[in-house]
Amino acid sequence: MTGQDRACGGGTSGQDRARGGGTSGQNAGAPLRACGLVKTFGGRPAVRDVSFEVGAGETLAIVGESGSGKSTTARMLVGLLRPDRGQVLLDGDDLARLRGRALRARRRDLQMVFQDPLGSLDPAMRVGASIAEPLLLHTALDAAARRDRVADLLRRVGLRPEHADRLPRAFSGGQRQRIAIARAIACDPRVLICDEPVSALDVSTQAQILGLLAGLRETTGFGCVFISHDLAVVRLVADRIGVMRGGELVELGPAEQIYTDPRHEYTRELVAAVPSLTARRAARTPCTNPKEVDG
Ligand SMILES: Nc1ncnc2c1ncn2[C@@H]1O[C@H](COP(=O)(O)OP(=O)(O)OP(=O)(O)O)[C@@H](O)[C@H]1O
Repeated sequence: MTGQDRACGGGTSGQDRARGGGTSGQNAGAPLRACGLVKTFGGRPAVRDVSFEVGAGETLAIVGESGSGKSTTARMLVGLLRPDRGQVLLDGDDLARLRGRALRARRRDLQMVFQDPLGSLDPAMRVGASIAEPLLLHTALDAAARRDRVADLLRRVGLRPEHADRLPRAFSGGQRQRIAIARAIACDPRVLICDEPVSALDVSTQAQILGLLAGLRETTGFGCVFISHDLAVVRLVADRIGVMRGGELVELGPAEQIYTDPRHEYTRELVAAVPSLTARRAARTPCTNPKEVDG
């Protein structure tokens, strides 16, 4: 599937329509737009002409099997990888064209949560200092104000202010992910990119972290790109779902439609592979609230 969606300057190919109306104007003023992103590694395409937008307070989930290009897309969104072609627009600003202070200011608005919080937290740094780092970089808060803000962030992610003095190794995997989330939201980003944020956690901890992200999104209004290989996980958080295969976004639509009426053959295969979803479809019980937890 090729082309741009209309968020990227005029709807040049009808990709929206081909995907079943996935970006049908519901996100007017969307803070984040990915426009025709392309990335090739050693001559092998990893991401082929991927376009989507994410509205304020909206969660767009991107699902697909291993190697389908999800993480490469995420890394282009936050500037860890430069696209071969295409643009990432944040409130209309093309991030590739910004430099220096202007770029740093926009980067503050686009934060990432990774699968492995140990990889994103410095093991030798107390968690309070880790959470305060972006505040030091991007705000003029003095030391006392930063301490207050860190205490508030720890509370907001379900931890206690006194946890600021501990090292990451003193925490469980779920708690470490809470710390990584606190750091990511420290400067009130416009958009949070979450790359498999619960894949390394057990099922009950997964549900807690998903609930935390949903609650934070509601109170702060950030848009969220939630990347996962697991349609059952995505069900708990997604407003819309994009399905990637072989570097292409083969389908993009409202979560309810993806689960109850998938249009692309590959999406149908993915949905069929999740037993609880298949049972719901067989029972002809439409999923009226895709964020509702099954069972
Ligand atoms: N730095 C890199 N150098 C070379 N090839 C890469 C690099 N990063 C990704 N790839 C390749 O690009 C393709 C897409 O990888 P990507 O990690 O984006 O997929 P994914 O859907 O996130 O899969 P997974 O869930 O396994 O991470 C794969 O074929 C992968 O091997």
